[in-house]
Amino acid sequence: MPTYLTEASMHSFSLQDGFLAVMAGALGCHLIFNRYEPRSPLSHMALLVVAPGTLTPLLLPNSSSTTRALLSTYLLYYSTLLTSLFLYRLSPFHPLARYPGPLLCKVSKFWMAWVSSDGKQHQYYCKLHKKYGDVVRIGPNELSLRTVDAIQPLMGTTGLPKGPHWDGRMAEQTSIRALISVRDPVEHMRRRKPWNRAFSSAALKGYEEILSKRAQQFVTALEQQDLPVNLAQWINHFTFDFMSDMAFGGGSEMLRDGDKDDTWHLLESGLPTALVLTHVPWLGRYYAKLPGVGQNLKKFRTYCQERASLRRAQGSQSKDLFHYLIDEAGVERSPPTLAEVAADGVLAIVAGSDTTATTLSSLFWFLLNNPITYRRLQAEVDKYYPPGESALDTTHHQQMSYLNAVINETLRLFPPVLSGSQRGGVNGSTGKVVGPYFLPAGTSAFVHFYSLHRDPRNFSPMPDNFLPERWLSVEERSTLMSSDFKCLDKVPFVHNTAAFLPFSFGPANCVGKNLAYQEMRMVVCLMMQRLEFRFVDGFEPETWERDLKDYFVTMKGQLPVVLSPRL
Ligand code: HEM
Repeated sequence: MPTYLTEASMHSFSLQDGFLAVMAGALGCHLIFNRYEPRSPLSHMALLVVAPGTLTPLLLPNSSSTTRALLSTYLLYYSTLLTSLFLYRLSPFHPLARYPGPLLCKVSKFWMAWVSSDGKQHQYYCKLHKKYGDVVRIGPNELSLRTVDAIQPLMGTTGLPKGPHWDGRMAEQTSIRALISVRDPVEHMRRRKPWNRAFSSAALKGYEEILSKRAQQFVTALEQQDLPVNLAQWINHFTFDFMSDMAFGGGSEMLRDGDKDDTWHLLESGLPTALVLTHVPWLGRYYAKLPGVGQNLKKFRTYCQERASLRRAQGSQSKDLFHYLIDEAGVERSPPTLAEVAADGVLAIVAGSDTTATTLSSLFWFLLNNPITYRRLQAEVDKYYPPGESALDTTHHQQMSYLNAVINETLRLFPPVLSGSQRGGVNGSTGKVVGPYFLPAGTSAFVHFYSLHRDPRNFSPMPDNFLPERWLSVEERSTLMSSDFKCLDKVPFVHNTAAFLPFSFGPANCVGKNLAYQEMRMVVCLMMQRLEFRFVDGFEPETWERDLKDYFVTMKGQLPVVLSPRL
């Protein structure tokens, strides 16, 4: 019993006084959480376990037993705390009170954690924007935005740093984080420098040989398949092998041996939980401490660390991504450590393979659903790469307007990061004006890619439909449209490329954007030059979209196709 509560003073406490004191303690706890947002387990323990414990003696004189007093105190403390929390979040005094949104979103992030667990949060946010408008309060302290005006101020050079959702997603990465999750803007800039050099035009040119070899191996392997294949899985293996070559000079042979270690499954199995934790980052700290948690990812990281050490010891055979990330040329004033390079190598493999694979698979799904588009793209590929011409030659890529239109239209409808990347003020930051909105201190926000891309004010007509022609010049479009889409050639087109954000925006956007385009263009040309594709009989195309799941990156289902050689 605390010494300040003497026996005499305790006897003078009525039941009502005791209740009021416990409730005051709970309100004080709410104030502390609101003002300082304590995150450490120690402070949580102090405020949520020790504090009510020390208040228990106040109810003891009027309780039949110590257990009863304990129970009553904790019950009263937590119910007061939660009531106060919910009432405040719904009250006009909350800094985000003016922004509309569903009641459950305003009350707790646990609601979004629940909603997002089925992988359809992108559609939920889109529905909310249709109902509430361009700004929606999707958490007690979080907004989703669907307006081009918000992009620059939120994500540009003077925007906000990466948001707290990374603290939940990467909770078990306590020491060295991968670049994508570095929230301190100064540290992020330091870590980003070698990446920027790794994706300069000169560096990209140097990657063509590595890419060509894998693309060739991939398409040759497809040519040898007599039975129907799951094209999405083959594409996964191709992008994974390629990114492993880039990050660590090899080490993965999924195209040759299949995914014998079940790596894709291991990496994907953690995605749903990681997404739930992005919504309640403080929970991530506790989750990460559970025995066995994150074992798959840890194994993969350890393996990458070993590869990184080996690679450093051996030196580079060619100027691949690792060469730049480890700063072999010695140009960085504060070069990255081996641990940082290993963490970023894992990021390169995961961020670089999964996103590109999703886009390529969706692209073929769209082609097989749209015979006119398939025919047009085939004609363009045949024009630039007739039989005998090497489809690995990248010099025609820029002129291939239809190919680029098909890739962009796929990225518009199914951006691999469907819901965007959160930005949020670090503790103690002041508020910020973001387009037409003011974000008070402590607010997180993201521009919702999926909603922005399908907004008719940005892309119309038919914003939800696959229409690569919208990316062509007026002249090219009118020639094509008049032959196939009679009703559309007179319709005014809205095409706002400022609202096209599959690679995000600003100094923390996707650094691998140009490599992704290079890879997708090359492999699509090669695949279409050498093979013909059709869905397996009986495949229901709707299942592809149904099985696309937004777990920050996209999880996808099967794409069963029959292949036949063209040459
Ligand atoms: C279609 C393909 C791809 C898409 C749509 C895509 C999209 C994205 C998005 C949306 C982000 C988050 C940026 C932010 O937080 O604002 C990101 C980050 C990143 N991506 Fe990609 N990505 C693709 C391919 C690649 C490739 C091939 C690489 C090669 C290594 C790569 C490397 C990265 C890295 C390192 C980051 C972290 C950047 C940073 O935080 O500074 N991505 N990507």
